[in-house]
Amino acid sequence: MSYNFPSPREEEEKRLLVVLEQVGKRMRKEMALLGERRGDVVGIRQEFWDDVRMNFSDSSEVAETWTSIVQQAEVLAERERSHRMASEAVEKLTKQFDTPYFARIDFAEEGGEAERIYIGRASLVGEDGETFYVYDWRAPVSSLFYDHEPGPAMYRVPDGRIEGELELKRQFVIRAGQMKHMFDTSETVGDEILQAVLSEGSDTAMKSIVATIQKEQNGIIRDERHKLLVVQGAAGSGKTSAALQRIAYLLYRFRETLTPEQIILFSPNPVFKGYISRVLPDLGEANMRQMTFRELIEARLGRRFEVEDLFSQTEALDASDGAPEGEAREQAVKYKGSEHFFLTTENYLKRLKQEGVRFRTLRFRDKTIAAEEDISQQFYAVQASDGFATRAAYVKRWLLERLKAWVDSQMGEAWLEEAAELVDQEDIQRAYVDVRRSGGFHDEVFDDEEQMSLRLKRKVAEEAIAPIVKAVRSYRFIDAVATYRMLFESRPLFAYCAPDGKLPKGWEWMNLRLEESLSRKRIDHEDATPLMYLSEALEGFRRVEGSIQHVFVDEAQDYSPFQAAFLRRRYPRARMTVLGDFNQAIYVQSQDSGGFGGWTRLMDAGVSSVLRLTTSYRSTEEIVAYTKRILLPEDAANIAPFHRSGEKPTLAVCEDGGELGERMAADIAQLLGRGYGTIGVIAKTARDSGDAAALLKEILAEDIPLTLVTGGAAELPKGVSVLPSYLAKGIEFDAVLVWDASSRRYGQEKDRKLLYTVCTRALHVLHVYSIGEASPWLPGSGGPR
Ligand SMILES: Nc1ncnc2c1ncn2[C@@H]1O[C@H](COP(=O)(O)OP(=O)(O)OP(=O)(O)O)[C@@H](O)[C@H]1O
Repeated sequence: MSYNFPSPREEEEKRLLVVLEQVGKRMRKEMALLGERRGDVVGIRQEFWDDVRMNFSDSSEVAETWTSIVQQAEVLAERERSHRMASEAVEKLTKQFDTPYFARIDFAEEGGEAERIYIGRASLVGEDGETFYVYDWRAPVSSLFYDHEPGPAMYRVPDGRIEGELELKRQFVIRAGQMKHMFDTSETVGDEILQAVLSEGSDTAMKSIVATIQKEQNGIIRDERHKLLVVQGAAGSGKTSAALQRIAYLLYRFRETLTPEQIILFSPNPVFKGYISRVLPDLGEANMRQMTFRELIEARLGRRFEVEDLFSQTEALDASDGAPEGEAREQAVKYKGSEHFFLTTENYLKRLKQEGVRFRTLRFRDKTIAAEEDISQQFYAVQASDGFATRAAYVKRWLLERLKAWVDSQMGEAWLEEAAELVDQEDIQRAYVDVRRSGGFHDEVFDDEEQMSLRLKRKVAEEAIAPIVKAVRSYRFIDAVATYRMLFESRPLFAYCAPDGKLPKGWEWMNLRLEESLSRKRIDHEDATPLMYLSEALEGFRRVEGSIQHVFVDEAQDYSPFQAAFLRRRYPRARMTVLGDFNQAIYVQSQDSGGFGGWTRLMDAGVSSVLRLTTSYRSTEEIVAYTKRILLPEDAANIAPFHRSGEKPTLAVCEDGGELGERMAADIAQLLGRGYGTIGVIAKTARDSGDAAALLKEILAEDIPLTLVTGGAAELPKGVSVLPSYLAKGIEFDAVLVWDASSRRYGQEKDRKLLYTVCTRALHVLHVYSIGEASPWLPGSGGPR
């Protein structure tokens, strides 16, 4: 007699059914709950007013009516909350029904039996509360899957490590509850699945990588030891992916104490912000806070000034390239982003503790309420050791008192009499109610003319100075701009503050430029961060959210050392994860920063760590080989492709713009025909991309979707996107078509990294075009290497 033992595949399929049944059971339960809650919510909403006792006949009835409304509203809110929770649970279970898990490991703890552990996006526990059908990918034990090949293995738990033997590693592709593939792997995370994932077309939004996280990436995701984690990773090596998975991990690991609002991620631009916004919700977590450095600057300085942004600065530098003015500006941009200038500003702040902070005189209709000198005197009357925060708060209180006293002092003034007469009926009514409430009238008779008039006048005066009160409340009496200006007005002062006692080259030019810009109510981008720093420091960083626990900075190579130091000061208690690639340092402000020095120099070596990611997962081997040749050999040394093959990049040298447009349009039509969903036409500047879009629209058939992506866009469209180089940062396309990579546009050494950044956005296809001679940095251009 012979037995037919089930094959491993049959066994797994059987087990899958068991798990799906569990998911189904849970689903039925949650659905019932959801239906009930939905019914409740609709019912309560419909009957809301029926159940509320409406009676306005006297004040006690009004109070009761009020109580009954509040009670009903509370019941409704409670039901809505549980409705929302049930609907979230159903959503999660729907995802689990589609792909309940993606891996299995068999792990035997030392001296014990092997246990089968299935790993998925979320855990699934049986009704008994003890059977773990699926473990969350973030559970400590799941880390075995990402970190080890079969053999001796260990994983960390909060209070130590567990060692044992990893006996099996199996991967599954399950879609719509069906087992599509299954195979055992010996590598840390099997190549086959990764190959398959990477060969897929890209989307307009980033995807999560839970099933194929690589060992190095896992190290970043789960690091808990370092206060500062710096990741230097090649283009497409998964820095952003790792950062987002790390956020999901931290939210899971510290779920009792950490909320998404306590995590902030600095993104390079609004397009990128939209691009990554789906990853966390897909993992069942709410999004962290996201902002661009630009938003920070705008919030602080945008009200009073027109602040140049980084992109405009880049385009201005590009336009004045080669001219003496352009050189001087470039020098200023580099200097004002440097560590030398940061230290100078810090020393200046120390000095400002003794003297020199400038204030804005508070005036109303040409009358002084508080003069700059008086404010200054108050400010410096508080002990220096109390710091700026205490001083600023003290002056704020003092000014608010002063404003109150000023209102009192105006009661007999003619302007107020006149203004009070112009007040409309409604306000008079309100003043009447006010006076009544506060018991101002005698015998409840509307006869106290004087009281009323005083009330009205007070109200008018208070309204008149309301903007000043608001400004005082938000510390706008401190004139950070004038204080900053002083630093460039006095040579001895600057030299005194500079760490080496020296003025930077071009200091006079900087002085004149600053004067000129401020007189036009403009702030150059290079002045924005120092100004913001000074401004926040003088307020004692008091309005900065102290609750932030984790700060993530993506595309960190683009931050000047000054900006890096500023962010550290701004979030002194937060842990930082800083990710970047110095081969993509495309902005003048950070080109001389020497890698990540701006981030690490401020830190104690014991609490910071620099990790490297070298394998590029985004692009095919051919594209990685090509783009590596754009860089200097020493910079390209640490970049390795993942073995995924595709077609060779091409270079088309065209006679003129017309020919370029025609050739590119033909290629676009062909690529769309081949099924590529996202195609990026990347030009150097906004103007170039505007021209490119206009020309391509003329040539391309009308039904081909083409979108010009501009600075304000937050969504990347499907189809063909035309965009300037700096907006392509961090994102990717199935095919990239580089608009005019000629020696005219990318001829200088500083353009090398920009060209590299642009070309590394491609997953499968890269076509480069130039009008006339191609950029010397391109392989095959015949130019210097
Ligand atoms: N472990 C992985 N499994 C599957 N896909 C991955 C993995 N790591 C990275 N990728 C894919 O590689 C591409 C590049 O990843 P990501 O954008 O995170 O890289 P990056 O280092 O931030 O790139 P860049 O510096 O060029 O912006 C993405 O499509 C991402 O999904």
